[in-house]
Amino acid sequence: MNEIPNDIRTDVVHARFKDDHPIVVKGLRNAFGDQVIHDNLDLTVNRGEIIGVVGGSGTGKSVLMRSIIGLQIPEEGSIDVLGESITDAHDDDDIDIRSRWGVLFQGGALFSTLTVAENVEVPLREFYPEIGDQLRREIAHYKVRLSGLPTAAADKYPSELSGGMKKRAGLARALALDPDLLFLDEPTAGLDPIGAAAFDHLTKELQATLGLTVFLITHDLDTLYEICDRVAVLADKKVIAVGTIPELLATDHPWIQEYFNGPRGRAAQASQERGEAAKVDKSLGKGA
Ligand SMILES: Nc1ncnc2c1ncn2[C@@H]1O[C@H](COP(=O)(O)OP(=O)(O)OP(=O)(O)O)[C@@H](O)[C@H]1O
Repeated sequence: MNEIPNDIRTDVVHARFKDDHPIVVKGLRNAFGDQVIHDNLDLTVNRGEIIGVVGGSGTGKSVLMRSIIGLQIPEEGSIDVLGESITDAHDDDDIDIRSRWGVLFQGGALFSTLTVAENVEVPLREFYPEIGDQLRREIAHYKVRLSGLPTAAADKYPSELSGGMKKRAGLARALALDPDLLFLDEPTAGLDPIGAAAFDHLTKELQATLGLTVFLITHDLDTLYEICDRVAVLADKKVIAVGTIPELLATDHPWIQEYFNGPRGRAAQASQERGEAAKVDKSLGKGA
């Protein structure tokens, strides 16, 4: 399993956002022409949580994430991130908290002509041009290792990496600036089940170790069960429910019921229960 190496484990060294809600979205409306994606959408994210964002294809999960990070200007509503208004900003250069979040886009969005380490250096160059070449390289290599990649991967180009390694490289870049907030857009899509579970484990460990708040878009039920503290469900152009999975299961919305109680939902739940039982057995000294 890809543990964070002990020698680079770190305590949270810089002051974290003190408020309890690093993301607050109110009355959000997004539309493309006649197609309304969000209408009067509200969402409040708690500090330090991993919040899973689910919904059918095309319900606007990525558009919501893009709105929160200032890449999509909404028609209506307000978005506050880490206490600053995103919706009052005139363009994304105006958002001086951009250095306090990291984003892993679908597919990684790595620069193909740069090595992994050079990709990680991009945000460092942009936000901290005063950092010298040697230190910048060292920070990039540290982030590569923090993301569970072998040191040798730092000098490889994206085309030389497997899908799982590309995700980790994208994660390394997202962590480049020691963010408070991490946005992950379908991080386990396209990974085999073992790779997906390893990525989940890494996400959870980084969240706990670095004190991150994680906004995680996913279709992966195992991810929801394994690592998400709460889940926000997008449907009908809104967040129709947000809560723990047991709380969501207690609602009677048909989409939620079908999603979590369908065959895949039940399999993910059974798998999580087996995992919990194994942990209890282990702590009691039972089993192999
Ligand atoms: N720049 C754009 N211009 C026009 N339409 C867009 C644009 N970006 C997104 N859309 C539309 O908005 C809708 C929501 O897209 P979005 O990518 O947020 O969905 P999603 O919930 O993330 O879907 P999936 O789970 O399939 O990734 C889709 O119908 C998409 O075609």
